[in-house]
Amino acid sequence: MAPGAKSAAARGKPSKANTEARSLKRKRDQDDVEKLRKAVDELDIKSPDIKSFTDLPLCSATFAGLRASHFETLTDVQKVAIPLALKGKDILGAAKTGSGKTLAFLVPVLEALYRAQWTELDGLGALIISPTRELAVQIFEVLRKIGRKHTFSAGLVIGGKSLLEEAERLGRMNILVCTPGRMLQHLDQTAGFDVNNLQILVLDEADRIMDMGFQSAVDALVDHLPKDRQTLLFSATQSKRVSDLARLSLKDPEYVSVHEEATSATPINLQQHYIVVPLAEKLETLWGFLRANLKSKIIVFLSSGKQVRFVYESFKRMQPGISLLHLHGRQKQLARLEVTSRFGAAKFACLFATDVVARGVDFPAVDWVIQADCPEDADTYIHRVGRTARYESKGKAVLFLEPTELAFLKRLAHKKVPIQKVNVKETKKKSITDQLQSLCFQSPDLKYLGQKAFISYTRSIHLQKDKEVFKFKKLDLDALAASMGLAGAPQIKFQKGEDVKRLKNASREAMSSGSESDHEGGEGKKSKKDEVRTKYQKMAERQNQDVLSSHYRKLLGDDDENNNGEEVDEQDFLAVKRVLGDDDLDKAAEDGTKDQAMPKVIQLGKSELVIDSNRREKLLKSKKKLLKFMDKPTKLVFDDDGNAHSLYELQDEDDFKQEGPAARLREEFVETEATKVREADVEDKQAAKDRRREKRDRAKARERGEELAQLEQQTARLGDSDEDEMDEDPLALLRSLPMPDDRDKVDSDGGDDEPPKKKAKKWFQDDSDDERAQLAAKNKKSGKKVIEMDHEPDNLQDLEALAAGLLD
Ligand SMILES: Nc1ncnc2c1ncn2[C@@H]1O[C@H](COP(=O)(O)OP(=O)(O)OP(=O)(O)O)[C@@H](O)[C@H]1O
Repeated sequence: MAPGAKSAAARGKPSKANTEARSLKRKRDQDDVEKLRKAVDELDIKSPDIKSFTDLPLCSATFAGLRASHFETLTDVQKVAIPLALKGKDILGAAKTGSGKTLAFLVPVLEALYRAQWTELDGLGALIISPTRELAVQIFEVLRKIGRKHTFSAGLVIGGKSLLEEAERLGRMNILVCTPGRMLQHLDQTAGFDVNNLQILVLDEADRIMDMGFQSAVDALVDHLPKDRQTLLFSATQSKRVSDLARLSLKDPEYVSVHEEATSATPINLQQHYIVVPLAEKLETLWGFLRANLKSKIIVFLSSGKQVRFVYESFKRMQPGISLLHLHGRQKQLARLEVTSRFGAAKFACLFATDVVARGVDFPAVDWVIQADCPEDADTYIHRVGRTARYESKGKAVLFLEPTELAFLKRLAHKKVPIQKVNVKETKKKSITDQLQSLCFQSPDLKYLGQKAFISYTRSIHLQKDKEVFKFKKLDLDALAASMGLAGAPQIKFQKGEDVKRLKNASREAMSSGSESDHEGGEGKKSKKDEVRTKYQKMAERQNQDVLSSHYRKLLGDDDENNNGEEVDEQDFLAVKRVLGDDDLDKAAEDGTKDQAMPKVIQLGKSELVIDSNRREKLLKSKKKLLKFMDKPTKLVFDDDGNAHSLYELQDEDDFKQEGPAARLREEFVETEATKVREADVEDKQAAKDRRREKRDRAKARERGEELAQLEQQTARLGDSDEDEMDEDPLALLRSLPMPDDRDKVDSDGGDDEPPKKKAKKWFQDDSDDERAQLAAKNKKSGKKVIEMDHEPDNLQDLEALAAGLLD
């Protein structure tokens, strides 16, 4: 299925035979559709014989798509929901995570349009709404797979591109998968976008979409849609609020709740555990867990984007031995997609994420879901753990609970979530506080990120609605700050009456009222005037402060007004003058409007590299990557006249032959080279011998106490060469030299003008140590003061001599 696939008919003038063939096909299609309609009417929705897709009255194109995607047997929810939906019923469907709800609505969508003989000219026939972009992309992919034999056009409307670009294609689409905010933007602003023909509306993760964050967007969206349509709502945790159903104008909806009678609300293949971890030990416990599970695929849920960034950045620097990824709602769309697909394809990896991937996202083969921060409610818990143990696979989940959060277990029990306590092995515990402290000390970027993470975490706890679970006042904030490597707990101020959901959803609300783009899992943006900001936040916002490097600003990208990822949507929407971004550069390169955005050209050796995109811009930061674009280096040698020659200059064949037979030349060459090696060997041995002798002499000289005299001579020589110093005090330098007793003092004082010389690292215990100790003892006895010369090997020659000595 491809956008605009139907337009092929417009090509050329059809011949008579073609016209006949076509009308014959149309007739056959019509007959098929009639038969299909009849079969659907006659379908017994309660029949126990409905077990696989072939037991359902579906058109051949849908069958072919399902078969090609290896879908044969129906899951429980599909068995019940598809027959009802085929009959045109409105559905309110709830089934466990990973139970196949996506096909339960996509198959009816394709069938409804097929039976209505939908064409491009009929416009939009089905609208599928998802709360997040990741989920929308995934639904679209499944639709493309199973709809490949259909001729409908389908599109994805999730923002991240210019509104205009999307708008151009909208009019041609039969099926759209979208996020609510972006769709509403189009309905409000895209001229000629007609939805009056809509046959079927689907809300995946309906309870989330009906949640307050999207409330006004969905209400406004539904206002645009025709009342006479079929509506399907699906989620793993379904609300049956009458008010919600009324808002969507559902007509006598069928409740499909296949797992209602089940003893657990979560998949049976899922093992669920919790551990009780004091806040201050959370990071080290998480670290210990990762270190113990390097050969696993893990998702770690944290409560905010800032937490995600801090944990990701700090763990990355500590190199746990497993590849780390991070995902949150404030990342640029492209980065989000890349992370999603990289984690999807990875065998072993750890993804730190906010709830942006808590719902619906189908990463294959996830072994563990770790909830390092307690979720806001039991439904969120169920969706998060549902990222593992999908369909028929197994999975494990661990919830970290602070001792004050144990009441959350009651919430889980109420929702029929079976969970058991486990303890962390003492041997696996390892403090990382020192490492984090030193990382934060070395890198102000990380420290500020930590402060922001601290503030956003504590704030989220303070704002949680469920006060029985989240007890802000009982948290040991100083210990938390210390465990994050921070010198002290940053100051936090709260506004009365703030609530976490409202904050999280602020962006969506703002968007639906016309000022923001749709996010999930990030923290909502509030107007600067209303927001109480801490001194750290104010510091971070200051534009001209030096302490924040560009890297840090990137780390804190969510606050950047010019971060033209998600904000591009906002700028489109508000019609604010756009900041030139990556997209503009790419576009300018494409359509030749170079005066608007001139790409940079970098000279690399003989070749030129055009910097026309963000990706290429990044290249400039990596010497290694740039090497790829440079000419291959060639090694040159210079002859006595200073002329350069390539290392292996090929001789003309005739010249070569004139010099004699190749075998003789080879022998001569080998003989001369062997002689050179032998001579060099003798020289090397002699040099090593000399050095050993010198060393022995020095040791003897030292023994005789001649060192001081030697040094005086040296000093006198030094004085000769520097008359100015001579004038002042001929023995100044000598006096200033550290005596053995002073040495420690000088070192510990840190020296005067010059930085103290590092004591040479001691790699081994050798005989000279004993000799030196004996000498020191002797000297102490005789009361002599001796300046000790340090002769630890510090250059190649010394090392060679030493090695030769050891071999002897
Ligand atoms: N009939 C089927 N046969 C085989 N595999 C299936 C079938 N239906 C769905 N699946 C697979 O099961 C997995 C979960 O399906 P899906 O994503 O639709 O679950 P879901 O119920 O929507 O989960 P969630 O509540 O988390 O959104 C997917 O990988 C999908 O390919």
